[in-house]
Amino acid sequence: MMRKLFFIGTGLFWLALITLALVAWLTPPAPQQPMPEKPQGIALAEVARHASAEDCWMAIQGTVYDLTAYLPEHPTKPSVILPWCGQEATVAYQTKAKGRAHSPRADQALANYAIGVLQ
Ligand code: HEM
Repeated sequence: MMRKLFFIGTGLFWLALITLALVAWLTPPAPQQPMPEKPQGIALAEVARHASAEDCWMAIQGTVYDLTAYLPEHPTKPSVILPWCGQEATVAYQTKAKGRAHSPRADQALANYAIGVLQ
């Protein structure tokens, strides 16, 4: 009697194990999560949408800056810097539009306003 029970128990155990293995094998794999979008940077067209004194972005040397808060600090009349809002302004920044580079102090100030890389 005990022997019979032992064989039935063992049989049931293996049956359960094989059923589990079959279910695992037959279950379709979970659908792949779509790859997260690679950060693409900010397009120049997006920069161009921020072209006013109230909302001023510039692209300088491959980085995009939101300079809105800085504009009142710039030590010239606004008409010198404002036309560059919404623009690729690398050369303007490097030359102050008249052939002279900004100082390291200006470079430091600029770094505070970076918001992303240019696409
Ligand atoms: C992209 C267009 C820009 C133009 C055309 C421009 C032009 C000028 C001009 C004409 C001067 C005064 C004259 C001189 O010092 O030689 C000046 C000074 C200055 N600008 Fe700009 N600027 C621009 C953007 C910026 C930005 C984005 C910053 C910093 C966030 C900045 C920071 C300064 C500082 C700190 C000075 C004082 C002098 C110096 O440290 O070089 N400028 N800029």
